[in-house]
This record gives sequence, C-alpha cells and structure tokens, in this order.
Amino acid sequence: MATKAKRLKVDDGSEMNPLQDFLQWCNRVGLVLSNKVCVSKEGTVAEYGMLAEDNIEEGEVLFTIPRSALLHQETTEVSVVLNKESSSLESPSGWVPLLLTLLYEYTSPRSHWKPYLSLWTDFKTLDHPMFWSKEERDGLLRGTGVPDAVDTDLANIQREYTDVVLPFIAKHPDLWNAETHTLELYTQLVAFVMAYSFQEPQEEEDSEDEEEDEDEEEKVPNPPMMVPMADMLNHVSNHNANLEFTPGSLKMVCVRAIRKGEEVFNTYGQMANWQLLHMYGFTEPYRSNGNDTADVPVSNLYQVATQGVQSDVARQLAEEQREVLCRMMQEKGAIVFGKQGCLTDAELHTVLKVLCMSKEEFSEFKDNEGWEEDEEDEISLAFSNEGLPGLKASWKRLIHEAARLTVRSYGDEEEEGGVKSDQALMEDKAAFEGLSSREQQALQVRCGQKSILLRLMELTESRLQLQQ
Ligand SMILES: C[S@@+](CC[C@H](N)C(=O)[O-])C[C@H]1O[C@@H](n2cnc3c(N)ncnc32)[C@H](O)[C@@H]1O
Repeated sequence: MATKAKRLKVDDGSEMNPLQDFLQWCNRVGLVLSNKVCVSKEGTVAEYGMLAEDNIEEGEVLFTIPRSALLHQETTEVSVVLNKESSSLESPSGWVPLLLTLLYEYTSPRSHWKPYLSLWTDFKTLDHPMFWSKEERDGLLRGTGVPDAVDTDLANIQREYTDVVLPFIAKHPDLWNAETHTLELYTQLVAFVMAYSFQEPQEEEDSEDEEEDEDEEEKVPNPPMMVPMADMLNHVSNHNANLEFTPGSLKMVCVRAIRKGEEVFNTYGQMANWQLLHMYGFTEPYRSNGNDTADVPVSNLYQVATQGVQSDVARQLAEEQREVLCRMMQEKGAIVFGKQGCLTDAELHTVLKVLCMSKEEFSEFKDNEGWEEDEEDEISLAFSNEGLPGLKASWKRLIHEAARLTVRSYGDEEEEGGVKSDQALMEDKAAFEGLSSREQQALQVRCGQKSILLRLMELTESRLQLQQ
C-alpha cells in the first residue's frame, strides 16, 4: 500500500509509526486500497487525509472495506453482553451500544482494532464547540443556533452517562470500570462518534411496501458505526468521492475526476457551516460552502405579523393562528433558507398563508381542516431566489421583517447584528489571520448566515420599503 506515513518519535526515544501500523492492519483484515491513493498528513486540509497519487476517473473504486473490519456493537469483543442486555441500553440518541463498544475497545490493550484506534492517542484535535467554554460559545456563536444545540448535547451526554452507562458498567466490572471509563472519556468519544462515525442509509423499499407502511411509525435510523479508512477522508461540499454500501463490503467511489496530487474528499452530508462546526468542529471558508443555510424562527414571523395589532378581536385571531401553527410545525419551528432560496418551502407557505388570513378565511380553513395543497413544484419555485421578489406584498413584508429581526439576534441591535463589523473583519486578511481558530470559525458561521439573511431581505424588499 502506498503511504506517506512519517516516523514519529515517542517520549522514550523509540520510534513508532501509528499510520504504518494502521496500514498493515488494513492489509491483514482484507481492506483493499487502490495504488492511486495514499493516506497522508501533508498536503491535506486537516491532519490525516487522502491524496491522489495518480489521475483518477469517475467511477473508480478507491478502497473496499470488508464488513468484518467495521467496528460496532455486533463486531466488538463485548457484543454478547451488549446484545443480551440491549433493552437496558436504549436511549434517545441510540448511541450507547457503540459508545460502550468504543469505551471498551479504546482502552483494551488487546483490541482487534488497536492499530486503528491508536491513530488517535488522545482526542485533542477534536475542537467541537462542546469543548469551548460556555462564555466562548455564547459570545462567539450568539444567534447561530450552535450554543443551544451544544447545551442540549451536554445535558443529554451527562444524563445518558449517569442513567444508562454507569449502572450498566457497574454490573460488568470485568469489562468496564468507572475509574477508566469516565464521563470525560465518554464525552470525548461522543465527539469522536459525531465526527468519525457513519450511518448506513435505510434500505429503499419498493413503492407497494411503502404504501402499506405509510401509516406505520417512521423507521428508526440505523445505529452509527466506525468505518476504518473511510474516516480518514476530509469533507468539502464540492466532494469528489462517496461511500457506497453493498451487502459484503463498503466502497469509496470517485464521483468526479481527481487529478494527481489533489485531496480526495468525502461528503459528510449536505451540511451548513453551523452544522459542520457543531458536529465536526470545523467550517468551510466563508462563501465556499454551497450548503450553507440560515434559520428564520417562526416566532419571528409571528412577531412581525402581530406587530401593531390593536383590537381584541385581531389579537385573539392572531393567538389562534399561532396555536394552529404550533400544532402544524414540527421541531423547533424554524424556516431554513439556503443560498438558492427557501429549503423548507412547504412550511413557509403554510405559515404565511395562516398568518395572513382574515377572520373569515381562517374559520373556513379550520372548518375544512386545512386547504387543498398547491403543487409542490409551484411552491418551491415561488420561494426560490427567483420567485421571492414576485410574492405578494403582505408575504414579502413578513419575510423581510422577520429576516431583519433574525439578523438583529446576532448582536448589537444598533449595529444590525454586527453585520458590518463582521464583514469588515472577514475582508481584512491580516485581521482575520490574527484571530484564533475558534474566532475564525465562528466568524465564518456568522458571516455565512447573515449573508443569506441579507440577500433574503434584498429579495423581499417591497417598493414601499425602498421609498422609505
Ligand atoms: C472523519 S475525520 C477525517 C480525518 C481527520 N482529518 C483526522 O486526521 O483524523 C473528521 C475530522 O476531520 C477534520 N476535517 C474534515 N474535513 C475538514 C475540512 N474541510 N477542513 C478542516 N477540517 C476538516 C475535522 O476535524 C473533522 O472532525
């Protein structure tokens, strides 16, 4: 196998090379690596990565991993005990069996996966916002959605460790112990799973089965697993390789020609910068992430719709409309905008329609238990960047003002959410380079979101607003 592994000195003066050990292990377990690629720490965007040593064409397989080399609850040495007591390991995340697997295999000197897991002697390179101080998160990432997501994660990790993991490991002192398998290690492994694990997509059902299952509950997603070698690849939104799952093995396939010397990039999914920072601890440079998004909370649309409402009747109507929307909207109730327009157009359509209804229209709507849905294609076009300027004035005003409220939530209200200072910092190369890596990443998240919101405000500016 080709390798650019460097020999590393260890403290006692002896030499070790974790990458060489890992590549030898790959050979032993039957992982086949094309001689057109190599794993390297040089010439990559972040630590380990994969480089093309020759030109590679679309469709070529870069490596094949036998399923037996994957690390998860069925392949670990402790699978019997995990499976036997699986019901006591259930949790909302569904990650506990893999985390117990990793707690065990990462600390076991005779683990079959030792050459793989030894690539990361500690997890210091992981710099997810969950490892930043709360002050740093709340200060640098205000308005981006990351602080709330991290607070939820940390509370869940603590709860899962205390309520599920600790009672389980206490029953198996021969395999785990609380002195070694601490909450700190557990939290690091959660970050490792967030940034390195893969989830096999659900098998596609044929249309007949789908119809039958329509009323059944949504399928539980497959649990995460560790996929050695595939997780050496870094991510960009404009990726050139993709992991394919087949019954016997997993294959990394080139999806766009790669020239000799270029880095091979996988995709971790369509991820906005705030999601990349939250889940993986990095961001793509400002403007280069084609999947960047910004959320406009439904509560902001509601707030704009009810501004200036005077009469009791109108107030009551607005309150009823809000209640109906709360029942209809899933999750936390945010409308997501990407670089090309609204990504949750059906939800936005619903919100605008309900909030702009007269008393009569609203009661008719309730009597009919909804309305006939418009064509999906028409809605998606209407809320794209091309369609937004042509929306009716009342809808544009709501979107415009709600976007403005959202921009303000990033910071200083007088300065419209710090838009100007952030933009200036981004454009001043020397000043940007003087920032810490955390400050740079936070700035990239903020600038990406705000530029989407400002574009949205431009597209929904009505003539009346322009005259003011
Ligand atoms: C699946 S691992 C990829 C291998 C990793 N570079 C390593 O050395 O172990 C994911 C991690 O790689 C880093 N990473 C991936 N893509 C990146 C990118 N485009 N820019 C910066 N860091 C990236 C992040 O730290 C992320 O959490």
